[in-house]
Amino acid sequence: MKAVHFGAGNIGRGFVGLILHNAAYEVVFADVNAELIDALASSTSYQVFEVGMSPRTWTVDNYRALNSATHEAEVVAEIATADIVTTAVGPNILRFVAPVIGRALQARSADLPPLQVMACENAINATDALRGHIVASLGADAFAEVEAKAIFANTAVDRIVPGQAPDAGLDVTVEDFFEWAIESPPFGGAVPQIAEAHFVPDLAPYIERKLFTVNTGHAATAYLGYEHGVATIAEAISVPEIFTAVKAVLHETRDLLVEKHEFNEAVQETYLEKNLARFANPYLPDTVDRVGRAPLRKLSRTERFIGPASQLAERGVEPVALLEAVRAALRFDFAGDEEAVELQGILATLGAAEATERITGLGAEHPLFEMVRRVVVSVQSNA
Ligand SMILES: NC(=O)c1ccc[n+]([C@@H]2O[C@H](COP(=O)([O-])OP(=O)(O)OC[C@H]3O[C@@H](n4cnc5c(N)ncnc54)[C@H](O)[C@@H]3O)[C@@H](O)[C@H]2O)c1
Ligand SMILES: O=P(O)(O)OC[C@@H](O)[C@@H](O)[C@H](O)[C@H](O)CO
Repeated sequence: MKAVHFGAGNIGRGFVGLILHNAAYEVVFADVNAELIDALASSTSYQVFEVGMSPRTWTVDNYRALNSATHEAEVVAEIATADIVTTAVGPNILRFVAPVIGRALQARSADLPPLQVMACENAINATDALRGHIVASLGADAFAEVEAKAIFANTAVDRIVPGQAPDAGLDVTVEDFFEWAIESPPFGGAVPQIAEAHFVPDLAPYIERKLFTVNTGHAATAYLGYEHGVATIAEAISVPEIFTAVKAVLHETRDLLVEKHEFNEAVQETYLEKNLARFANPYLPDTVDRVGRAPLRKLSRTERFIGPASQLAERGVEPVALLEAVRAALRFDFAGDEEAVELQGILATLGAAEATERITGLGAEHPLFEMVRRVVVSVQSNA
């Protein structure tokens, strides 16, 4: 069995690549980072170090690596004969890998079983977004001709993989927890044999629970920690005021998730407590800069802050703790992050209402809009 995986970065090597390897797939990594691809192509194995209360080490082998910027035709040929294609490149990069998958579908024999396409990104229905980009790149008519050659399944991936030490080489340090939920209906009863993934009939509750608990809490910790002047997530969550603020955020998202998806409240409480403990993992060298990366994406309409806050506001609830986290996010002025620089430019040059609309995608008529606009005003006036 063969899988082509776009994005040989942290989650690519430390999660998707590992799990597919453990499921007996040969993994062909495709990435635009020439140094990384050269290192993978000239190696025969790398190690994944799980750190935490139950540390373990895995060896990943049986892989190849291709530079998708310089060897696109080869990547197309690999996908055309693969069983699975996965991505972990970032939601904003899906549009660039989509044309390659589209061309591979055109090249694929109709006699082969359909290619199983799964985007493993932190975003709601990332595979649907990838599919949309493939349709756009091929055109609707050409896509209709190849549609039967692919199965598109949304997934929710969860494992904290921090940035790696400069001397780590290809090895990856990861936390000792992971979860990969994949929607089952697109496979029509013939789900891929990936023992460490679990297949669910409806992914919506899983992806919202993951994004609005793990990622909302993680990002809130990062932005509050950045404001506090600490470097790592573990340090940030150990500050009592930050812990209290993040827990308050997670209680707001808990209330939404319990009401919307009918999760058991006690089970959700246990889940959020577990995540607070994951953030505190002292063995995981994760930074507030990495977790806070791309603040404009994180503050966008359906993402980890505005997504749950808007749904709470629509239910008549003022999401006080989430708004406090949004305020901290707006203060993320890390010069090493392009989106943080752009965010600060927006705040410096636009009026509060226009900035609120640009940053969050909320319309002025939305019940959350005025609450966020007031936060923007306070940040702009440095209050
Ligand atoms: N790191 C985590 O803890 C974690 C956990 C769950 C999900 N995710 C998600 O996984 C995705 C990747 O995150 P990451 O932390 O591994 O980031 P990363 O920066 O470590 O890896 C991304 C990789 O994508 C490659 N890339 C960029 N453009 C590309 C292109 N056009 N074609 C092929 N490859 C390209 C980069 O060179 C890089 O190697 C994101 O959507 C992230 O939200 C990350
Ligand atoms: O990858 P992002 O930028 O969407 O979010 C940063 C982290 O919160 C994220 O990578 C987590 O570590 C991961 O989602 C845990 O499963």
